[in-house]
Amino acid sequence: MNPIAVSARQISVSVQNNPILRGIDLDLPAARWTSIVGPNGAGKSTLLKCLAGLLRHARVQGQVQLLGQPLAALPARERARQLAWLGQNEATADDLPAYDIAMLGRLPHRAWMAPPSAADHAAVQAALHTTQAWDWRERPLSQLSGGERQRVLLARALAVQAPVTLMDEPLANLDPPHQSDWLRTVRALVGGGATVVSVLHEISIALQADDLLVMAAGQVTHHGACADPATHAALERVFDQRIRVRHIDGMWMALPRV
Ligand SMILES: Nc1ncnc2c1ncn2[C@@H]1O[C@H](COP(=O)(O)OP(=O)(O)OP(=O)(O)O)[C@@H](O)[C@H]1O
Repeated sequence: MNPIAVSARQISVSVQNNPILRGIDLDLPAARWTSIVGPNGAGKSTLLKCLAGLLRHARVQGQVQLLGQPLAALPARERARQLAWLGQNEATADDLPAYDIAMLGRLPHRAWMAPPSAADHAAVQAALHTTQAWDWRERPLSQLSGGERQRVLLARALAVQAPVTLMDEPLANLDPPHQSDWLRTVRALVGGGATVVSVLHEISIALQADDLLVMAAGQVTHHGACADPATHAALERVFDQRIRVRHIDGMWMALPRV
């Protein structure tokens, strides 16, 4: 059994007295990829932000642990080294060239005001090559297409080289070949011992994870292996039986029920 990379105990979140998450308990094992799925408004992004300690303007109860330590007690730099984050539609410095955006992922590794080290440059170069964003490294983010931009932001997260990576809708704007590349990248991260947690709307891609966390109405309704029939039943249930899970070409896929 792998050690637990991220755990949550009795997490409840409310915004302006509206409950959004209700008493969530979870243990996400290290060196595994967990996908979070569920209908719109289920609370997936809120949960992911809570696991990253990024919830502001919200009342948060309960405790999150990252690699065995209370998240709230970790110094910000330490947290940023251990946990890489790829958010959804986040504002970022659009005027910066792609290379500098990816270099932001190295900030937690650098001394105050110190120039990037050879290791920082190597990490950024590797990340930009992995996401195939190297060719436009000198172009400002504002001049890139949606998918190109997403690949630079993914490179920024990869450049952190953190043991835990949380990604909210990482496939946004990515075409099918780059979705496949993303899958390969995640598999490589997990194969190297890292832990990945992703919120995904592409259910067939989510089913390629090791484990699935199914959410509805601010609660976890199921947490199990992607290959487990009980997980497939939970998935079909949470989407009102509007999808069915089938084994096709050696992979679990979600098909629309029409
Ligand atoms: N800042 C906020 N103020 C008020 N309500 C919020 C806020 N953030 C989220 N909510 C509400 O909390 C609920 C959960 O939102 P969240 O973004 O976590 O859902 P989600 O499962 O990620 O949804 P989607 O699949 O549509 O991205 C939604 O009903 C949303 O309207």
